[in-house]
Amino acid sequence: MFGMSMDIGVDLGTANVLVYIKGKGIVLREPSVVAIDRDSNTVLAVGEEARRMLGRTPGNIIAIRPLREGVIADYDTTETMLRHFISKVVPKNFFFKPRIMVCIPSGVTTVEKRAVLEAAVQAGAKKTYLIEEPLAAALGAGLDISEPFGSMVVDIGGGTTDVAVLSLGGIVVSESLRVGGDKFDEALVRYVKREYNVMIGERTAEQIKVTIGTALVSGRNESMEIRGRDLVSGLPKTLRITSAETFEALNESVSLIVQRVKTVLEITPPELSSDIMDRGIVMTGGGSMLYGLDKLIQQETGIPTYLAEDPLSCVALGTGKALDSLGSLEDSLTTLKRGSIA
Ligand SMILES: Nc1ncnc2c1ncn2[C@@H]1O[C@H](COP(=O)(O)OP(=O)(O)OP(=O)(O)O)[C@@H](O)[C@H]1O
Repeated sequence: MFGMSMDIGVDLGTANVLVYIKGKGIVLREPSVVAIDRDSNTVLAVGEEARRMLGRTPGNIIAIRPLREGVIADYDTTETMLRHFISKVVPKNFFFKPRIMVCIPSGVTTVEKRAVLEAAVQAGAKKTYLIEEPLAAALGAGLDISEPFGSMVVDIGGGTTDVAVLSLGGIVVSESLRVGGDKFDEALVRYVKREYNVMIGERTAEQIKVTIGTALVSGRNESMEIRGRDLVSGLPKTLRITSAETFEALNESVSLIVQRVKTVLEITPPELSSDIMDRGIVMTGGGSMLYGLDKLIQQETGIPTYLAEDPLSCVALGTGKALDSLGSLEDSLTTLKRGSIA
């Protein structure tokens, strides 16, 4: 058994947590939700089980998403969640402690970074590393970022969108905005409320987005039946919503993302933007799967735009690749070993 080691990559996302183990691939994929009993202050459920409780809890139970908005809104709960997931995949009394590479939403402060690193150490890591989201996303999408050649990645998660230009294993330009899949859902909730006086839940909004939602004014012509609560009568109500309506609802948030991509292109050094013209823009993250978003970005920038092969898994796969190439990436990572932060 000597020489045995374990390398683990964690995508600590605002919507989903994914865990990757070298040699095994992605071994865990669960929503970033924790259910807490407010009376006793104990954790009742984590992940999928907790997600089923979102919006359906009695007064004493709360189901929260600790990383919502791309910041660590609730540090203790984030730590609990991270520990829970890591302990699920690392065998008890594992003699050789794993090295853990964690990807955190961009915009996280130094204090929060330290908290995540410490939580990973407490969960049993020998050494922990933090990698920035665009870097992990690019690696996971299979981009060769080690060469002196520019690539652009647009990573749209639940809470944040990162637009970055990478070259020589590092981030040259990057911008992040607090718009992602969650904002799309919220926009749909607001739309239905405004147009129909009906209140729908977040999960219904997400279903609308995934099933019939569109970022393009034309091209998708579907509709679906949804249920909510009529704000006038207070009773449940069923109504039908169309793709065209989702376009109207989503347009504002979608435009913010397109605008940010343009801004980053404007501040990208010319040699690198010419590389991007050749290679195209790669999109990762679940939010990038919104129908037509790739096409819209292509239309608005004039640059070929592609969805990565498995947008939801890119960041997790990237953390694994980063562990394989620690040597060449060390400068771009934050590490923690025995309580030091670099
Ligand atoms: N087919 C789809 N169409 C549109 N949106 C989708 C689709 N599938 C998933 N999503 C959205 O993707 C988002 C989650 O993406 P992902 O798991 O990449 O985020 P995350 O990495 O947890 O978040 P962040 O990067 O902000 O930390 C959710 O808002 C979800 O609704």
